[in-house]
Amino acid sequence: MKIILASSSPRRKEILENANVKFDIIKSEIDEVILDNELPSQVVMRLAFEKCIDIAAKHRESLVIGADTVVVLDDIILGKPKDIDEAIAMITQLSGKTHQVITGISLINLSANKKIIDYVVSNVKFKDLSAEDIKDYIQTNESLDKAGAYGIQGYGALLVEEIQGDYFNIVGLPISRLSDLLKQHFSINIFYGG
Ligand SMILES: Cc1cn([C@H]2C[C@H](O)[C@@H](COP(=O)(O)OP(=O)(O)OP(=O)(O)O)O2)c(=O)[nH]c1=O
Repeated sequence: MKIILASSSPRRKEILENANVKFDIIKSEIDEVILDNELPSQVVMRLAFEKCIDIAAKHRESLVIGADTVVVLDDIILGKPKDIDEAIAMITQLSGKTHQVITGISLINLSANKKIIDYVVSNVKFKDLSAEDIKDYIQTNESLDKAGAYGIQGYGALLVEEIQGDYFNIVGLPISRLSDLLKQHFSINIFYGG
């Protein structure tokens, strides 16, 4: 079965490639709107599903994979910062504390009428960061396209004291859970190249 990753994220592409899965990329152009009173886990599942169904509706025979990642501090979602000032504010808020990184994943094959949604949570504790540490990090320019204004796969790793859970979930695709879902619902075994 043809597999499509409905994502513009280079990180998601790389994680799936490293698992030796053969797939195409078709980006979904949905608006990522966050509704009032929605739990973070509901937000990521809904957005992953919306990205996925957007592409699946046009590729009914394919298995489409969608994902969405947010950073959550004290039950508040930190999305992607809109500018440098917001990025500084986010890293300052995260300093010295533990936050959650939640990724929703959706797998859809419409021809078989299968629609799966799930989410994975990882905990990340940041070091106590000085104003200089934060300035140094912001200067790397890796904040702006990332939820929570950092990327653990880059210089963001230097801000982290400890993680609990799947590292790849923090980067944007929980490959271990995805592998379980592919096996359980689609009889695809990543160990045998899908
Ligand atoms: C916390 C964290 C987030 N991120 C990234 C992963 C996601 O790409 C991004 C969250 O935004 P998303 O909206 O989940 O994804 P995206 O807009 O990059 O791609 P698409 O919607 O097309 O699938 O933040 C990291 O790269 N590293 C990290 O450590």
